[in-house]
Amino acid sequence: MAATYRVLVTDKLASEGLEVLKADPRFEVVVDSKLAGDPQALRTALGEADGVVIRSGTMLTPEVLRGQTRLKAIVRAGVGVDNIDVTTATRQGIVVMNTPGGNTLSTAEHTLALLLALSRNIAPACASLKAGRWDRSKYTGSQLAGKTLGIIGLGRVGQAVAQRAIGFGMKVLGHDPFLSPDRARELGIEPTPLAEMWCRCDYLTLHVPLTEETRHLIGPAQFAAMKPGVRIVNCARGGLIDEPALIAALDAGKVAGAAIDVFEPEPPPADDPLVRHPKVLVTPHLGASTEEAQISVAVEAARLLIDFLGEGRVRFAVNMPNLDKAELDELRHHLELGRRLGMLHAQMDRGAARSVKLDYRGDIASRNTRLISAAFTAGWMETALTESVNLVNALVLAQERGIQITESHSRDTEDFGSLISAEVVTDRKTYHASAALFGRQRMRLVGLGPYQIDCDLEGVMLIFTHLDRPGLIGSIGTLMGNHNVNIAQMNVGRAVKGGEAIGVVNLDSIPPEEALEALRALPDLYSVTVIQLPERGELPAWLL
Ligand SMILES: NC(=O)C1=CN([C@@H]2O[C@H](COP(=O)(O)OP(=O)(O)OC[C@H]3O[C@@H](n4cnc5c(N)ncnc54)[C@H](O)[C@@H]3O)[C@@H](O)[C@H]2O)C=CC1
Ligand SMILES: O=C(O)CCC(=O)C(=O)O
Repeated sequence: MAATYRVLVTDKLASEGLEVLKADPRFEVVVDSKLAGDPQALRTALGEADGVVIRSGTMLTPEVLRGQTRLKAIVRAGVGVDNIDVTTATRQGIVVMNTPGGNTLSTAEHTLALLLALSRNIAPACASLKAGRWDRSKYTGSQLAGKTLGIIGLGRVGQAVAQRAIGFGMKVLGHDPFLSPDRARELGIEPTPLAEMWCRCDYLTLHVPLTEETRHLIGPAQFAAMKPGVRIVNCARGGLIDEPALIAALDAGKVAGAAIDVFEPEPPPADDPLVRHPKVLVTPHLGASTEEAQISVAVEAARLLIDFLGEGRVRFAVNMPNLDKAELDELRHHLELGRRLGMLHAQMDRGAARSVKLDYRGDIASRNTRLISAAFTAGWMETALTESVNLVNALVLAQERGIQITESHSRDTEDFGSLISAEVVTDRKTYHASAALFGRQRMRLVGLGPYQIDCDLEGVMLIFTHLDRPGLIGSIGTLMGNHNVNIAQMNVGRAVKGGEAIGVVNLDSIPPEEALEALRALPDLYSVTVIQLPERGELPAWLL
Protein backbone atom coordinates (compact mmCIF):
# COMPACT_ATOMS: atom_id res chain seq x y z
CA MET A 1 0.00 0.00 0.00
CA ALA A 2 1.43 3.40 -0.95
CA ALA A 3 1.95 5.75 2.00
CA THR A 4 -0.56 8.58 2.29
CA TYR A 5 1.41 10.94 4.53
CA ARG A 6 5.02 12.05 4.31
CA VAL A 7 6.62 12.95 7.61
CA LEU A 8 9.94 14.71 7.97
CA VAL A 9 12.09 14.31 11.12
CA THR A 10 14.76 16.99 11.25
CA ASP A 11 16.25 16.58 14.76
CA LYS A 12 17.54 13.54 16.57
CA LEU A 13 14.51 11.53 17.64
CA ALA A 14 14.63 8.35 19.75
CA SER A 15 14.30 5.29 17.51
CA GLU A 16 11.23 4.15 19.50
CA GLY A 17 9.32 7.17 18.12
CA LEU A 18 10.48 6.52 14.56
CA GLU A 19 9.37 2.89 14.89
CA VAL A 20 5.85 3.98 15.88
CA LEU A 21 5.61 6.08 12.71
CA LYS A 22 7.19 3.45 10.47
CA ALA A 23 4.85 0.76 11.79
CA ASP A 24 1.89 2.62 10.30
CA PRO A 25 1.75 1.87 6.54
CA ARG A 26 0.04 5.20 5.89
CA PHE A 27 3.25 7.03 6.85
CA GLU A 28 6.45 7.51 4.91
CA VAL A 29 9.19 8.74 7.27
CA VAL A 30 12.13 10.81 6.06
CA VAL A 31 14.86 11.45 8.65
CA ASP A 32 17.28 14.22 7.73
CA SER A 33 18.91 16.17 10.55
CA LYS A 34 21.13 18.08 8.09
CA LEU A 35 18.05 20.08 7.13
CA ALA A 36 18.05 21.76 10.57
CA GLY A 37 21.14 23.73 9.53
CA ASP A 38 19.97 24.68 6.04
CA PRO A 39 16.85 26.90 6.05
CA GLN A 40 16.45 26.92 2.26
CA ALA A 41 16.67 23.13 1.96
CA LEU A 42 14.37 22.79 4.97
CA ARG A 43 11.79 25.03 3.32
CA THR A 44 11.93 22.97 0.12
CA ALA A 45 11.67 19.67 2.00
CA LEU A 46 8.69 20.89 4.02
CA GLY A 47 6.96 21.72 0.74
CA GLU A 48 6.71 17.96 0.16
CA ALA A 49 5.72 16.93 3.70
CA ASP A 50 2.41 16.60 5.53
CA GLY A 51 3.99 16.70 8.96
CA VAL A 52 7.32 17.44 10.63
CA VAL A 53 8.75 16.33 13.97
CA ILE A 54 11.43 18.54 15.54
CA ARG A 55 13.24 19.14 18.83
CA SER A 56 15.04 22.33 19.72
CA GLY A 57 17.63 22.18 16.91
CA THR A 58 15.32 23.08 14.01
CA MET A 59 14.26 26.70 13.61
CA LEU A 60 10.87 26.96 11.91
CA THR A 61 11.06 30.66 11.10
CA PRO A 62 8.48 32.75 9.20
CA GLU A 63 10.69 32.48 6.09
CA VAL A 64 10.69 28.68 6.30
CA LEU A 65 6.94 28.39 6.99
CA ARG A 66 5.44 31.11 4.84
CA GLY A 67 3.68 29.79 1.72
CA GLN A 68 3.79 26.13 2.80
CA THR A 69 0.67 24.55 1.35
CA ARG A 70 1.10 20.83 2.01
CA LEU A 71 2.37 20.94 5.59
CA LYS A 72 -0.46 20.37 8.07
CA ALA A 73 1.23 19.62 11.38
CA ILE A 74 4.36 20.47 13.32
CA VAL A 75 5.10 18.34 16.35
CA ARG A 76 7.69 19.47 18.88
CA ALA A 77 9.07 16.41 20.68
CA GLY A 78 9.47 18.40 23.88
CA VAL A 79 7.89 21.42 25.53
CA GLY A 80 9.29 24.78 24.35
CA VAL A 81 7.92 25.98 21.01
CA ASP A 82 10.02 29.15 20.89
CA ASN A 83 11.94 27.74 17.89
CA ILE A 84 8.67 27.65 15.91
CA ASP A 85 7.03 30.79 14.59
CA VAL A 86 3.60 29.77 15.83
CA THR A 87 1.96 32.91 14.42
CA THR A 88 3.06 32.10 10.89
CA ALA A 89 2.17 28.42 11.32
CA THR A 90 -1.32 29.41 12.49
CA ARG A 91 -1.82 31.79 9.58
CA GLN A 92 -0.85 28.97 7.24
CA GLY A 93 -3.41 26.69 8.90
CA ILE A 94 -0.71 24.40 10.34
CA VAL A 95 -1.39 22.80 13.72
CA VAL A 96 1.51 23.04 16.20
CA MET A 97 1.59 20.37 18.92
CA ASN A 98 4.05 19.59 21.70
CA THR A 99 4.58 16.77 24.16
CA PRO A 100 4.28 18.29 27.62
CA GLY A 101 5.11 16.08 30.58
CA GLY A 102 7.41 13.56 28.91
CA ASN A 103 10.59 15.36 29.90
CA THR A 104 9.44 17.05 33.13
CA LEU A 105 11.17 14.75 35.60
CA SER A 106 14.44 14.64 33.68
CA THR A 107 14.53 18.44 33.47
CA ALA A 108 13.72 18.79 37.17
CA GLU A 109 16.44 16.29 38.05
CA HIS A 110 18.93 18.14 35.85
CA THR A 111 18.02 21.38 37.63
CA LEU A 112 18.71 19.75 41.00
CA ALA A 113 21.94 18.26 39.64
CA LEU A 114 23.07 21.76 38.62
CA LEU A 115 22.00 23.27 41.95
CA LEU A 116 24.06 20.68 43.81
CA ALA A 117 27.01 20.81 41.44
CA LEU A 118 27.09 24.61 41.64
CA SER A 119 26.92 24.58 45.45
CA ARG A 120 29.60 21.94 45.83
CA ASN A 121 31.94 23.13 43.02
CA ILE A 122 31.78 19.68 41.46
CA ALA A 123 33.00 20.64 37.99
CA PRO A 124 36.06 22.77 38.94
CA ALA A 125 37.00 20.36 41.75
CA CYS A 126 36.86 17.45 39.32
CA ALA A 127 38.96 19.32 36.73
CA SER A 128 41.48 20.30 39.40
CA LEU A 129 41.93 16.77 40.72
CA LYS A 130 42.27 15.40 37.18
CA ALA A 131 44.96 18.00 36.61
CA GLY A 132 46.91 16.47 39.52
CA ARG A 133 45.96 18.86 42.33
CA TRP A 134 44.49 17.99 45.75
CA ASP A 135 42.83 21.27 46.63
CA ARG A 136 40.25 20.67 49.34
CA SER A 137 39.83 24.11 50.92
CA LYS A 138 39.49 25.96 47.58
CA TYR A 139 36.32 24.00 46.79
CA THR A 140 34.50 24.29 50.07
CA GLY A 141 30.83 24.55 49.14
CA SER A 142 27.51 25.61 50.46
CA GLN A 143 24.77 23.36 51.82
CA LEU A 144 21.29 23.41 50.25
CA ALA A 145 19.41 22.47 53.43
CA GLY A 146 18.11 25.54 55.24
CA LYS A 147 18.59 27.82 52.22
CA THR A 148 15.87 29.65 50.32
CA LEU A 149 15.17 28.71 46.72
CA GLY A 150 13.08 31.00 44.47
CA ILE A 151 11.31 29.27 41.58
CA ILE A 152 10.03 31.44 38.75
CA GLY A 153 7.42 29.50 36.79
CA LEU A 154 5.48 26.86 38.70
CA GLY A 155 4.29 24.68 35.84
CA ARG A 156 5.25 21.04 35.46
CA VAL A 157 9.03 21.43 35.80
CA GLY A 158 8.84 24.20 38.43
CA GLN A 159 6.57 22.11 40.66
CA ALA A 160 8.74 19.00 40.26
CA VAL A 161 11.80 21.09 41.23
CA ALA A 162 9.92 22.45 44.27
CA GLN A 163 9.04 18.96 45.46
CA ARG A 164 12.66 17.82 45.21
CA ALA A 165 14.11 20.98 46.77
CA ILE A 166 11.73 20.58 49.73
CA GLY A 167 13.12 17.04 50.03
CA PHE A 168 16.58 18.59 50.39
CA GLY A 169 15.31 20.72 53.27
CA MET A 170 15.12 24.00 51.34
CA LYS A 171 12.56 26.73 51.90
CA VAL A 172 10.81 27.29 48.57
CA LEU A 173 9.37 30.59 47.34
CA GLY A 174 7.55 30.63 44.02
CA HIS A 175 6.11 33.02 41.49
CA ASP A 176 3.62 32.13 38.77
CA PRO A 177 0.64 34.29 37.80
CA PHE A 178 -1.24 31.16 36.67
CA LEU A 179 -0.96 29.15 39.89
CA SER A 180 -3.37 30.05 42.66
CA PRO A 181 -1.71 31.00 45.95
CA ASP A 182 -3.73 28.27 47.71
CA ARG A 183 -2.47 25.57 45.36
CA ALA A 184 1.09 26.85 45.77
CA ARG A 185 0.79 26.61 49.57
CA GLU A 186 -0.62 23.07 49.25
CA LEU A 187 2.58 22.20 47.36
CA GLY A 188 4.69 23.64 50.17
CA ILE A 189 5.63 26.74 48.16
CA GLU A 190 5.30 30.26 49.55
CA PRO A 191 3.69 32.40 46.82
CA THR A 192 5.92 35.43 46.48
CA PRO A 193 5.85 38.53 44.25
CA LEU A 194 8.91 38.80 42.01
CA ALA A 195 10.09 42.04 43.63
CA GLU A 196 10.31 40.25 46.98
CA MET A 197 11.83 37.12 45.51
CA TRP A 198 15.05 38.85 44.39
CA CYS A 199 16.05 40.01 47.84
CA ARG A 200 15.04 36.87 49.77
CA CYS A 201 16.58 34.03 47.79
CA ASP A 202 19.92 32.24 48.12
CA TYR A 203 19.17 30.34 44.93
CA LEU A 204 16.99 31.20 41.94
CA THR A 205 15.81 28.87 39.21
CA LEU A 206 13.80 29.66 36.09
CA HIS A 207 11.06 27.45 34.62
CA VAL A 208 9.06 29.75 32.35
CA PRO A 209 8.70 29.67 28.55
CA LEU A 210 10.57 32.24 26.51
CA THR A 211 8.02 34.78 25.27
CA GLU A 212 8.09 38.49 24.54
CA GLU A 213 6.99 38.98 28.16
CA THR A 214 9.67 36.80 29.74
CA ARG A 215 12.61 37.82 27.55
CA HIS A 216 15.30 39.33 29.83
CA LEU A 217 13.13 38.65 32.87
CA ILE A 218 16.36 38.98 34.81
CA GLY A 219 18.45 42.02 33.89
CA PRO A 220 20.55 44.71 35.59
CA ALA A 221 17.71 45.97 37.85
CA GLN A 222 16.91 42.47 39.09
CA PHE A 223 20.59 41.64 39.73
CA ALA A 224 20.91 44.89 41.69
CA ALA A 225 17.97 43.87 43.91
CA MET A 226 19.35 40.38 44.64
CA LYS A 227 20.88 39.11 47.85
CA PRO A 228 24.70 39.11 47.57
CA GLY A 229 26.07 35.62 46.93
CA VAL A 230 22.93 34.35 45.17
CA ARG A 231 23.33 31.35 42.85
CA ILE A 232 21.25 31.10 39.68
CA VAL A 233 20.18 28.12 37.57
CA ASN A 234 18.64 28.36 34.10
CA CYS A 235 17.34 25.12 32.64
CA ALA A 236 14.47 26.83 30.79
CA ARG A 237 15.61 29.03 27.88
CA GLY A 238 18.50 31.25 26.88
CA GLY A 239 17.11 34.76 26.53
CA LEU A 240 15.36 34.74 29.91
CA ILE A 241 18.49 36.20 31.48
CA ASP A 242 20.29 39.22 30.07
CA GLU A 243 23.69 37.53 29.63
CA PRO A 244 25.97 40.64 29.73
CA ALA A 245 24.18 41.71 32.93
CA LEU A 246 24.78 38.26 34.44
CA ILE A 247 28.47 38.41 33.57
CA ALA A 248 28.69 41.86 35.19
CA ALA A 249 26.95 40.58 38.35
CA LEU A 250 29.29 37.55 38.50
CA ASP A 251 32.36 39.78 38.06
CA ALA A 252 31.10 42.15 40.77
CA GLY A 253 30.63 39.20 43.16
CA LYS A 254 26.92 39.89 43.50
CA VAL A 255 26.16 36.51 41.99
CA ALA A 256 28.31 33.70 43.43
CA GLY A 257 27.71 31.32 40.56
CA ALA A 258 25.40 30.39 37.73
CA ALA A 259 24.54 27.07 36.12
CA ILE A 260 23.29 27.37 32.59
CA ASP A 261 21.83 24.62 30.38
CA VAL A 262 20.28 26.82 27.68
CA PHE A 263 21.68 29.56 25.48
CA GLU A 264 20.77 32.11 22.90
CA PRO A 265 21.76 31.17 20.25
CA GLU A 266 22.36 27.43 20.48
CA PRO A 267 25.05 26.34 20.23
CA PRO A 268 26.73 29.45 21.67
CA PRO A 269 29.89 30.70 19.91
CA ALA A 270 33.11 28.96 21.01
CA ASP A 271 34.41 32.13 22.68
CA ASP A 272 31.13 32.94 24.46
CA PRO A 273 32.13 34.87 27.61
CA LEU A 274 29.35 33.28 29.68
CA VAL A 275 30.37 29.74 28.75
CA ARG A 276 34.00 30.55 29.53
CA HIS A 277 33.32 32.38 32.79
CA PRO A 278 35.03 30.61 35.74
CA LYS A 279 31.97 31.00 37.98
CA VAL A 280 29.63 29.50 35.43
CA LEU A 281 28.80 25.82 35.15
CA VAL A 282 27.45 24.87 31.72
CA THR A 283 25.77 21.92 30.04
CA PRO A 284 24.77 21.77 26.35
CA HIS A 285 20.95 21.82 26.71
CA LEU A 286 20.84 18.47 28.48
CA GLY A 287 17.74 19.03 30.65
CA ALA A 288 15.64 16.57 28.70
CA SER A 289 18.51 14.38 27.55
CA THR A 290 17.83 11.12 29.33
CA GLU A 291 16.87 7.86 27.67
CA GLU A 292 13.56 7.88 29.50
CA ALA A 293 12.58 11.42 28.51
CA GLN A 294 13.66 11.01 24.90
CA ILE A 295 11.74 7.77 24.42
CA SER A 296 8.71 9.31 26.06
CA VAL A 297 8.65 12.49 23.94
CA ALA A 298 9.51 10.67 20.70
CA VAL A 299 6.75 8.08 21.09
CA GLU A 300 4.26 10.74 22.11
CA ALA A 301 5.25 12.96 19.15
CA ALA A 302 4.73 10.05 16.75
CA ARG A 303 1.31 9.29 18.24
CA LEU A 304 0.24 12.93 18.05
CA LEU A 305 1.09 13.03 14.38
CA ILE A 306 -0.67 9.74 13.60
CA ASP A 307 -3.73 10.85 15.56
CA PHE A 308 -3.87 14.17 13.75
CA LEU A 309 -3.04 13.22 10.17
CA GLY A 310 -4.60 9.78 10.32
CA GLU A 311 -7.66 10.35 12.50
CA GLY A 312 -8.26 14.11 12.64
CA ARG A 313 -7.76 14.10 16.41
CA VAL A 314 -6.02 17.15 17.88
CA ARG A 315 -4.12 16.78 21.18
CA PHE A 316 -1.68 19.12 22.88
CA ALA A 317 -2.06 21.74 20.19
CA VAL A 318 -0.70 25.15 21.10
CA ASN A 319 -2.61 27.02 18.39
CA MET A 320 -6.10 25.51 18.37
CA PRO A 321 -8.50 23.86 20.81
CA ASN A 322 -7.97 20.15 21.34
CA LEU A 323 -10.40 17.92 19.52
CA ASP A 324 -10.67 14.22 20.22
CA LYS A 325 -11.99 11.72 17.73
CA ALA A 326 -15.30 11.22 19.50
CA GLU A 327 -15.85 14.98 19.66
CA LEU A 328 -14.88 15.41 16.01
CA ASP A 329 -17.25 12.58 15.02
CA GLU A 330 -20.04 14.23 16.98
CA LEU A 331 -19.34 17.75 15.77
CA ARG A 332 -18.32 16.95 12.20
CA HIS A 333 -21.72 17.66 10.63
CA HIS A 334 -22.29 20.80 12.69
CA LEU A 335 -18.83 22.01 11.64
CA GLU A 336 -19.77 21.42 8.02
CA LEU A 337 -23.16 23.07 8.57
CA GLY A 338 -21.34 26.13 9.97
CA ARG A 339 -18.95 26.10 7.03
CA ARG A 340 -21.79 25.94 4.48
CA LEU A 341 -23.59 28.76 6.22
CA GLY A 342 -20.38 30.79 5.85
CA MET A 343 -20.11 29.88 2.15
CA LEU A 344 -23.72 30.92 1.64
CA HIS A 345 -23.13 34.29 3.33
CA ALA A 346 -20.02 34.92 1.24
CA GLN A 347 -22.01 34.41 -1.96
CA MET A 348 -25.13 36.32 -0.85
CA ASP A 349 -23.32 39.57 -0.17
CA ARG A 350 -19.81 40.50 -1.26
CA GLY A 351 -19.71 43.82 0.57
CA ALA A 352 -16.77 44.77 2.81
CA ALA A 353 -17.18 42.79 6.00
CA ARG A 354 -17.48 44.53 9.34
CA SER A 355 -18.56 41.91 11.86
CA VAL A 356 -20.06 38.47 12.28
CA LYS A 357 -22.40 37.31 15.05
CA LEU A 358 -23.07 33.63 15.49
CA ASP A 359 -25.98 32.56 17.63
CA TYR A 360 -26.09 28.98 18.93
CA ARG A 361 -29.37 27.63 20.28
CA GLY A 362 -30.40 24.34 21.80
CA ASP A 363 -28.05 21.40 22.41
CA ILE A 364 -25.28 22.83 20.25
CA ALA A 365 -25.02 25.86 22.55
CA SER A 366 -23.22 23.76 25.15
CA ARG A 367 -20.68 22.31 22.70
CA ASN A 368 -17.33 23.62 21.45
CA THR A 369 -18.95 26.42 19.44
CA ARG A 370 -15.65 28.26 18.92
CA LEU A 371 -14.73 25.49 16.51
CA ILE A 372 -18.02 25.86 14.65
CA SER A 373 -17.40 29.62 14.47
CA ALA A 374 -13.97 28.81 13.00
CA ALA A 375 -15.63 26.50 10.46
CA PHE A 376 -18.16 29.24 9.56
CA THR A 377 -15.32 31.72 9.10
CA ALA A 378 -13.37 29.24 6.98
CA GLY A 379 -16.37 28.80 4.67
CA TRP A 380 -17.03 32.52 4.61
CA MET A 381 -13.46 33.51 3.75
CA GLU A 382 -12.23 30.57 1.71
CA THR A 383 -13.12 31.91 -1.73
CA ALA A 384 -11.77 35.37 -0.93
CA LEU A 385 -8.28 34.35 0.20
CA THR A 386 -5.42 32.85 -1.70
CA GLU A 387 -4.15 30.90 1.30
CA SER A 388 -6.09 27.85 2.42
CA VAL A 389 -8.40 28.48 5.36
CA ASN A 390 -9.22 25.83 7.95
CA LEU A 391 -10.11 25.40 11.62
CA VAL A 392 -6.61 26.42 12.71
CA ASN A 393 -6.25 29.75 11.00
CA ALA A 394 -9.78 30.98 10.18
CA LEU A 395 -10.38 33.09 13.30
CA VAL A 396 -6.85 34.51 13.20
CA LEU A 397 -7.22 35.51 9.55
CA ALA A 398 -10.53 37.25 10.35
CA GLN A 399 -9.02 38.99 13.37
CA GLU A 400 -6.05 40.17 11.28
CA ARG A 401 -8.55 41.80 8.95
CA GLY A 402 -10.22 43.58 11.83
CA ILE A 403 -13.37 41.44 11.62
CA GLN A 404 -14.86 40.56 14.97
CA ILE A 405 -16.48 37.14 15.26
CA THR A 406 -18.72 37.04 18.33
CA GLU A 407 -20.99 34.34 19.72
CA SER A 408 -24.17 34.14 21.74
CA HIS A 409 -25.64 31.00 23.27
CA SER A 410 -29.04 29.93 24.50
CA ARG A 411 -30.39 26.53 25.54
CA ASP A 412 -33.87 27.49 24.27
CA THR A 413 -34.96 26.75 20.76
CA GLU A 414 -38.54 26.63 19.59
CA ASP A 415 -38.50 24.26 16.66
CA PHE A 416 -35.08 22.67 16.41
CA GLY A 417 -32.87 20.49 18.60
CA SER A 418 -29.98 22.76 17.62
CA LEU A 419 -29.97 25.90 15.53
CA ILE A 420 -27.08 27.97 14.21
CA SER A 421 -27.77 31.52 13.01
CA ALA A 422 -25.27 33.87 11.47
CA GLU A 423 -25.57 37.61 11.07
CA VAL A 424 -22.98 39.22 8.84
CA VAL A 425 -22.64 42.99 8.73
CA THR A 426 -20.97 44.42 5.64
CA ASP A 427 -20.69 47.99 4.40
CA ARG A 428 -23.75 47.27 2.25
CA LYS A 429 -26.15 45.42 4.52
CA THR A 430 -26.79 43.15 7.44
CA TYR A 431 -27.74 39.65 6.43
CA HIS A 432 -29.09 36.72 8.48
CA ALA A 433 -29.20 33.03 7.70
CA SER A 434 -30.01 30.07 9.96
CA ALA A 435 -29.37 26.40 9.51
CA ALA A 436 -30.04 23.17 11.34
CA LEU A 437 -29.30 19.47 10.97
CA PHE A 438 -32.28 17.26 10.26
CA GLY A 439 -31.53 13.82 11.60
CA ARG A 440 -27.79 13.31 12.10
CA GLN A 441 -26.45 14.88 8.96
CA ARG A 442 -29.03 16.38 6.59
CA MET A 443 -28.12 20.06 6.29
CA ARG A 444 -31.07 22.39 5.98
CA LEU A 445 -31.34 26.11 5.50
CA VAL A 446 -34.20 27.22 7.74
CA GLY A 447 -33.99 31.00 7.73
CA LEU A 448 -32.86 33.56 5.17
CA GLY A 449 -33.09 37.29 5.79
CA PRO A 450 -36.41 37.88 7.55
CA TYR A 451 -37.98 34.72 6.03
CA GLN A 452 -38.45 31.19 7.31
CA ILE A 453 -37.58 28.64 4.69
CA ASP A 454 -36.79 24.95 4.62
CA CYS A 455 -34.46 23.58 1.96
CA ASP A 456 -31.31 21.52 1.59
CA LEU A 457 -28.10 23.48 2.08
CA GLU A 458 -26.19 21.82 -0.73
CA GLY A 459 -25.27 21.88 -4.41
CA VAL A 460 -26.54 24.61 -6.72
CA MET A 461 -29.14 26.89 -5.15
CA LEU A 462 -31.01 29.62 -6.98
CA ILE A 463 -32.18 32.23 -4.50
CA PHE A 464 -34.59 34.94 -5.63
CA THR A 465 -36.71 37.62 -4.04
CA HIS A 466 -40.01 38.43 -5.69
CA LEU A 467 -43.56 39.66 -5.31
CA ASP A 468 -45.80 36.99 -3.80
CA ARG A 469 -48.27 36.63 -6.71
CA PRO A 470 -49.76 33.70 -8.59
CA GLY A 471 -47.87 32.36 -11.60
CA LEU A 472 -44.40 33.70 -10.88
CA ILE A 473 -43.00 30.48 -9.42
CA GLY A 474 -44.46 28.57 -12.39
CA SER A 475 -42.67 30.90 -14.85
CA ILE A 476 -39.36 30.25 -13.11
CA GLY A 477 -39.92 26.48 -13.35
CA THR A 478 -40.76 26.73 -17.04
CA LEU A 479 -37.74 28.92 -17.72
CA MET A 480 -35.36 26.46 -16.05
CA GLY A 481 -36.95 23.60 -17.99
CA ASN A 482 -36.54 25.51 -21.27
CA HIS A 483 -32.80 25.74 -20.53
CA ASN A 484 -32.59 22.05 -19.61
CA VAL A 485 -31.87 22.76 -15.94
CA ASN A 486 -33.54 20.23 -13.68
CA ILE A 487 -35.17 21.37 -10.44
CA ALA A 488 -34.59 19.09 -7.45
CA GLN A 489 -36.60 21.06 -4.86
CA MET A 490 -38.41 24.37 -4.59
CA ASN A 491 -39.26 26.31 -1.44
CA VAL A 492 -40.75 29.71 -0.78
CA GLY A 493 -40.96 31.85 2.31
CA ARG A 494 -42.85 35.05 2.90
CA ALA A 495 -43.57 37.43 5.73
CA VAL A 496 -47.07 38.48 4.58
CA LYS A 497 -49.45 37.30 1.87
CA GLY A 498 -48.96 39.28 -1.36
CA GLY A 499 -45.80 41.03 -0.11
CA GLU A 500 -42.11 40.47 -0.82
CA ALA A 501 -41.17 36.82 -0.66
CA ILE A 502 -38.09 34.65 -1.08
CA GLY A 503 -37.68 31.50 -3.11
CA VAL A 504 -34.94 28.88 -3.06
CA VAL A 505 -34.66 26.36 -5.84
CA ASN A 506 -32.18 23.48 -5.56
CA LEU A 507 -30.93 22.75 -9.07
CA ASP A 508 -29.07 19.81 -10.56
CA SER A 509 -26.73 22.09 -12.53
CA ILE A 510 -25.65 25.72 -12.79
CA PRO A 511 -28.13 27.65 -15.01
CA PRO A 512 -26.56 29.19 -18.11
CA GLU A 513 -26.19 32.98 -18.24
CA GLU A 514 -29.07 33.34 -20.77
CA ALA A 515 -31.42 31.59 -18.32
CA LEU A 516 -30.39 34.01 -15.57
CA GLU A 517 -30.85 37.00 -17.87
CA ALA A 518 -34.34 35.77 -18.79
CA LEU A 519 -35.11 35.30 -15.08
CA ARG A 520 -33.96 38.82 -14.22
CA ALA A 521 -36.27 40.14 -16.96
CA LEU A 522 -39.38 38.54 -15.38
CA PRO A 523 -41.77 41.13 -13.96
CA ASP A 524 -41.93 41.24 -10.15
CA LEU A 525 -38.64 39.37 -9.70
CA TYR A 526 -36.38 41.65 -7.61
CA SER A 527 -33.11 39.76 -7.24
CA VAL A 528 -31.53 36.51 -8.39
CA THR A 529 -28.43 34.89 -6.85
CA VAL A 530 -26.84 31.57 -7.72
CA ILE A 531 -25.11 29.88 -4.80
CA GLN A 532 -22.74 26.95 -5.19
CA LEU A 533 -22.20 24.69 -2.19
CA PRO A 534 -20.68 21.22 -1.83
CA GLU A 535 -22.95 18.32 -2.75
CA ARG A 536 -24.64 16.25 -0.05
CA GLY A 537 -22.08 14.28 1.99
CA GLU A 538 -19.08 16.19 0.60
CA LEU A 539 -16.65 17.34 3.31
CA PRO A 540 -13.38 19.28 3.04
CA ALA A 541 -10.17 17.33 3.73
CA TRP A 542 -9.79 18.99 7.14
CA LEU A 543 -13.10 17.52 8.32
CA LEU A 544 -12.71 13.96 7.04
N1 LIG B 1 16.40 22.37 29.34
C1 LIG B 1 15.55 21.57 28.78
O1 LIG B 1 15.94 20.59 28.14
C2 LIG B 1 14.09 21.80 28.93
C3 LIG B 1 13.61 23.07 29.03
N2 LIG B 1 12.27 23.28 29.17
C4 LIG B 1 11.82 24.68 29.30
O2 LIG B 1 11.17 24.80 30.54
C5 LIG B 1 10.00 25.55 30.37
C6 LIG B 1 8.98 25.09 31.38
O3 LIG B 1 8.54 23.77 31.07
P1 LIG B 1 7.21 23.18 31.74
O4 LIG B 1 7.28 23.34 33.18
O5 LIG B 1 6.99 21.84 31.17
O6 LIG B 1 6.13 24.18 31.13
P2 LIG B 1 4.74 24.62 31.79
O7 LIG B 1 3.98 25.23 30.69
O8 LIG B 1 4.16 23.47 32.54
O9 LIG B 1 5.15 25.73 32.83
C7 LIG B 1 5.48 27.04 32.53
C8 LIG B 1 4.95 27.90 33.64
O10 LIG B 1 5.48 29.21 33.52
C9 LIG B 1 4.48 30.11 33.97
N3 LIG B 1 4.78 31.45 33.52
C10 LIG B 1 4.62 31.98 32.30
N4 LIG B 1 5.01 33.28 32.29
C11 LIG B 1 5.45 33.55 33.55
C12 LIG B 1 5.99 34.71 34.18
N5 LIG B 1 6.17 35.84 33.49
N6 LIG B 1 6.33 34.63 35.48
C13 LIG B 1 6.15 33.49 36.17
N7 LIG B 1 5.63 32.36 35.64
C14 LIG B 1 5.30 32.40 34.34
C15 LIG B 1 3.21 29.53 33.42
O11 LIG B 1 2.08 29.99 34.11
C16 LIG B 1 3.42 28.03 33.62
O12 LIG B 1 2.87 27.59 34.84
C17 LIG B 1 9.58 25.29 28.92
O13 LIG B 1 8.88 26.39 28.39
C18 LIG B 1 10.86 25.08 28.21
O14 LIG B 1 11.26 26.30 27.64
C19 LIG B 1 11.39 22.26 29.26
C20 LIG B 1 11.81 20.97 29.15
C21 LIG B 1 13.21 20.64 28.92
O1 LIG C 1 14.69 18.46 22.70
C1 LIG C 1 15.33 18.69 23.72
O2 LIG C 1 16.14 17.90 24.22
C2 LIG C 1 15.09 19.99 24.42
C3 LIG C 1 13.95 19.91 25.36
C4 LIG C 1 13.42 21.24 25.64
O3 LIG C 1 14.12 22.22 25.73
C5 LIG C 1 11.98 21.39 25.75
O4 LIG C 1 11.28 20.36 25.78
O5 LIG C 1 11.52 22.53 25.82
